[in-house]
Amino acid sequence: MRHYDLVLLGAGSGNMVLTAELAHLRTAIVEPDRFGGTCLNRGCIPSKMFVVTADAAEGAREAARLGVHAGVERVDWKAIRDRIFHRIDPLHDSAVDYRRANGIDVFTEPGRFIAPKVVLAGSEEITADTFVVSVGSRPTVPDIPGLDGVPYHTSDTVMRIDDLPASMAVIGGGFIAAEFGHVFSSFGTDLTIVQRGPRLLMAEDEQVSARFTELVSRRHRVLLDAAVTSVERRADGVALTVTCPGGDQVVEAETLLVCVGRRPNTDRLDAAAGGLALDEHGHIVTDDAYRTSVPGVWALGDAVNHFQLKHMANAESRVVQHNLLHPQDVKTLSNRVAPHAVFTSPQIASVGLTEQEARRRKIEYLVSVRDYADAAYGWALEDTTSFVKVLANPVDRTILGAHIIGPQAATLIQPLIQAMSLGQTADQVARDVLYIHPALTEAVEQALLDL
Ligand SMILES: Cc1cc2nc3c(=O)[nH]c(=O)nc-3n(C[C@H](O)[C@H](O)[C@H](O)COP(=O)(O)OP(=O)(O)OC[C@H]3O[C@@H](n4cnc5c(N)ncnc54)[C@H](O)[C@@H]3O)c2cc1C
Ligand SMILES: NC(=O)c1ccc[n+]([C@@H]2O[C@H](COP(=O)([O-])OP(=O)(O)OC[C@H]3O[C@@H](n4cnc5c(N)ncnc54)[C@H](O)[C@@H]3O)[C@@H](O)[C@H]2O)c1
Repeated sequence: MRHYDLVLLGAGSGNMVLTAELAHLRTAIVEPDRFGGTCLNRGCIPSKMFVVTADAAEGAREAARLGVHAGVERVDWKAIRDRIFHRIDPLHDSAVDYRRANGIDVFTEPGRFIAPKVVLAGSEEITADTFVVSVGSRPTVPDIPGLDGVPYHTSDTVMRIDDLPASMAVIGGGFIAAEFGHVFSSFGTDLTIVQRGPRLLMAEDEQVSARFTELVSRRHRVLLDAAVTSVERRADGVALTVTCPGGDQVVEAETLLVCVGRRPNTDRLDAAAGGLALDEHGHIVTDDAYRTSVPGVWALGDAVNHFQLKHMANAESRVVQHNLLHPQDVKTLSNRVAPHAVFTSPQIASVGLTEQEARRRKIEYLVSVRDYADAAYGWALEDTTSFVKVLANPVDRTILGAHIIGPQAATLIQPLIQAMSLGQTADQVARDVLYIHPALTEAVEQALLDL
């Protein structure tokens, strides 16, 4: 049995804990798959490389609106796929080589706790004074009759398929349905989205979610309040039987994408055998400093939290790194403002309280909504559907939440995230800084001035 000072379980965000300050420790990394984890290999990075490509196709198709008569002659799926993964795939080998060259043992089989602070890495038992558990999450597969008998994709596989499908059915109506729906439909795939709830992107502010659902429904088939009751194989793909408010429908498609959420990988790690307390969703329970129920075992990322976002996992890895170095001065995540963006069309970005959440929690609020069309750049875009929405505290006028749907939403929201993080009031952000004219940020300025 080998003993280490530090063992990292999972080399996604956990790998970032290991900076030069910890180089003196005898360390092992257990990673059965690819260094970089979900984000680099099958998540944020490749999906956004596809999204940017899809934006180009969509831009060409829509240019006629502005009087530029372009079009999409051909989408070379294989060339796009290979361009993306030829950049990503070599990074794994170089990351492993780098770690090994620096004296770190890399185990390439899955780790599994067999007792508190004892892990079976493949067939070898290892122990450590300190563990950092960051084993991430994986796609949930719903229990639908027939699904296990048909070929289907999840986000893990759909970006590497050989040919662009003529048609695709998507089960789910969240982040991945929105982003991959944009990618495949922009490339010319005929899309049907089957969503259990009454709108797409149900977790967004209801006004944003309603606008997005309306816009997507104009472009392709969207079945809402829909339950897939069975799936069967057809000669040229799959057929889904879907129960909708209007009655049963059959959806036929060449390819099926399943994206109904993700679950933490703590079952495969046998976190319970390691003595780690889990919540009802299988997430590892930690305190605010990311200490688990076992002294010396820390945990972060998708295995821990409900955000399932890379910037949150990154922030947590920085906190854990600090805490390993400074056990007498542990930090917590100082800033609990957790923004996100959905890189779809139109883009969506959000931070803080939604209007429905404010009502549910009986929180008093001021709200303002400004259309992009009210700002000069919105005119230039000939935009008719995008808006900025801001919620503020009526007493101290701090910003409670912000929600944007439209071009560049993920970038436009950043000053509002900053204001919330720094406790600035809507008036300070609106009046104490200059907004570049005629940038789209003027829509943000106008929404703030309206409060
Ligand atoms: C399609 C898609 C797009 C996304 N886009 C975005 C985005 O645009 N922005 C954003 O913020 N977030 C995005 N996310 C979410 C983001 O990828 C995750 O929040 C992030 O990767 C979580 O990091 P992590 O280190 O916790 O887990 P992971 O990155 O999943 O890393 C966990 C690692 O642990 C390893 N592991 C698993 N089991 C074991 C075991 N038993 N022993 C040892 N190692 C193990 C895994 O192989 C993996 O490498 C996206 C996710 C998906 C699926
Ligand atoms: N831009 C980003 O930050 C980004 C992009 C992609 C993924 N992610 C992360 O990955 C996670 C997983 O994404 P996701 O889209 O799989 O999950 P999600 O939680 O975003 O959405 C799942 C959707 O599926 C629906 N659903 C659940 N069961 C269903 C069923 N049986 N039939 C039909 N619909 C059903 C739900 O109503 C929900 O709308 C996200 O929560 C997010 O944290 C982030």
